[in-house]
Amino acid sequence: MPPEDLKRRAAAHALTYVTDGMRLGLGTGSTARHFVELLAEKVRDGLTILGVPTSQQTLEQAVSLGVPIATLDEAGELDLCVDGADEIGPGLALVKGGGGALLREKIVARAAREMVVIADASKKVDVLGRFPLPIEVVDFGVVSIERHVSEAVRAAGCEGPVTVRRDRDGHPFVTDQGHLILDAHLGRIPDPARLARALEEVPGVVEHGLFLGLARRAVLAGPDGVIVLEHGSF
Ligand SMILES: O=C[C@H](O)[C@H](O)[C@H](O)COP(=O)(O)O
Repeated sequence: MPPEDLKRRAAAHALTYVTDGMRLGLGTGSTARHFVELLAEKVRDGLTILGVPTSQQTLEQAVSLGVPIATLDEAGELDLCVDGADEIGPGLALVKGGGGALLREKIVARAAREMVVIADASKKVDVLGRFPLPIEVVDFGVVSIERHVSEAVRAAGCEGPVTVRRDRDGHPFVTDQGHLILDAHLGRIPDPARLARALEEVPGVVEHGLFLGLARRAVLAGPDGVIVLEHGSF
C-alpha cells in the first residue's frame, strides 16, 4: 500500500478520538495534513471543534478548508493534540521536526491533555537516531553553538555528531519563529533523556526534536492494518 494511504489510515483512526467541542492541537507534516483534511470533512458535516495549528503551513491549510482555528493563548488548555513524527521509539519517545515545526509542536503538545501520534508503521524503531535530530537554534553565534552542540552530543554518549545547518533552496531554512535548524546525524541515540538534558544546557539552543513523555498513544498504519501503541506498552 502506498505510504500516503497508510498515513491517511492512521489519520482516520485518530479522528475516532475526536469528539464534539474539543480544542485540538493540529500537527504539521504530511501525515498531520491528512488528519486536517479528514477533520475538515467532519467539520463540514457539523462537528464543532477549535483547532490550534502548530505551523504557518497547517494554519493555511486549516483556513483554506474551513476548520475553525485559534491561537494557543486564545484556546487555552487543549483536549487533544494529533501530530506526526519522524521516529517513534520505546516509551513513545519521538524524534520530530523533519518539517522544522518542532518548537510550536512541542509547545502545543505540552498544552494538550493528550498527544496522539499518527504515522505509517515504518516510523517505529527500536533505537532513535537513524533520522537526523533537528535542533532549533538562534542565528547569533551559530558556529559556536554548533560546536557546543557537538560536544553535548558526544557527552551524551552519541557517536558521529555531524551537524548540518538545514538549507532550503540554497538558503538557510528559517523556522516559523525565525530560528535556524541544525540536523544532527547521530545514527543512534542510546539515552534520549540524557541527550535532551545535554542539549537544553547549550546556550542558543531553543528546542530540540526529542519529544519525551509527551505522547500517550501512537497510531501506526501498516500493510496489515492499524495498531495503537499505548504509553507503557511500548
Ligand atoms: O516538523 C515537522 C513535524 O515534526 C512532522 O510531524 C514530522 O516531521 C513528521 O512529518 P511527516 O508526517 O511528513 O513524516
